[in-house]
Amino acid sequence: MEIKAFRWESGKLLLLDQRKLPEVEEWVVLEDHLQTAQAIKDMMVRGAPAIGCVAAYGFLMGVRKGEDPKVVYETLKNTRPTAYNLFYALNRMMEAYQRGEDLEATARAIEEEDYLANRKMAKIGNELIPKNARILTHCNTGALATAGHGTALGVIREAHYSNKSIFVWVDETRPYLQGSRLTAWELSKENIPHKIITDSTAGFLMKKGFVDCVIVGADRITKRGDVANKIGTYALSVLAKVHGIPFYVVAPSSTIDPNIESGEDIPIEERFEEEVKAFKNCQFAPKESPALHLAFDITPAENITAIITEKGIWKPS
Ligand SMILES: CSC[C@@H](O)[C@@H](O)C(=O)COP(=O)(O)O
Repeated sequence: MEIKAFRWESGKLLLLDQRKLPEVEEWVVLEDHLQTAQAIKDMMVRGAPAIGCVAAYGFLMGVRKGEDPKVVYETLKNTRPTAYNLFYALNRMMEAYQRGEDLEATARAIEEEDYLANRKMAKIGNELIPKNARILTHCNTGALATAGHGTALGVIREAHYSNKSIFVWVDETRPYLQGSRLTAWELSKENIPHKIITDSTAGFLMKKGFVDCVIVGADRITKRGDVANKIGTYALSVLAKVHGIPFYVVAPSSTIDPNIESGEDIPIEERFEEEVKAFKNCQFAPKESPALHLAFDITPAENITAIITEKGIWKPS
């Protein structure tokens, strides 16, 4: 069965609690916009397109409860600042409300469009993947991060199921471990050959000739093609450039911010320093040492070989 991060059922939103993966598969029921906003903040659900879809259903539940749509909109908007899909989805819901349109149909359409975009990007992106490719990916861009199938991981799935004998290097993705916890979980479920590496292993593997391409997702893309994505993506793009390895970004057009030209203007989320020093009650750094946790970085368009959206292949560089 296809992996899903969330399900809309009988007027409630069911979320797979991604904080507990891979050990425990636990579904949580959300009944209003406040619970939805908290779930996004706490990263019970994460990944730009999934955040957008879930926020749309959160907006629907809030308005159905009779809350002021402006308050519902603001509450959901002030959860995570970088992923553009959140604002894309909320703006669509607000416009639908103002036009008196069916909010449930709009939220369902946002989910369905994201799923179909992933399916389309997978086919387009697969054309760029050679047989026997050893693909390096960062963070989690799979079914868990979207309405289903995935962006960068969707391309990887497509290449695998078209019998290209691909192999995936999975960056563990410090500090929140979306790579080792979530991407490896998705790949294991479908028996897609992979190995987890520490983020700092990537450069040496490239130097040794063990990486044929890098594929990542995006949280926000500017008009000139600068890309915000999980911290560590910029370093990978520089390494790929130095080693002459193609660097691909896969994201739906709902990740493109039409108001921003340069990556310098993308707000970068700074998360709790505790997330750098500890994981699941295991403290591995001195409590008194300060830490910096930037959740995202910016990869300039110049470092990107191609951006794949559902509309086609864009070469910003
Ligand atoms: C299809 S998901 C693309 C991005 O959202 C993904 O690469 C990423 O950076 C997710 O960050 P997260 O902090 O886990 O929400």
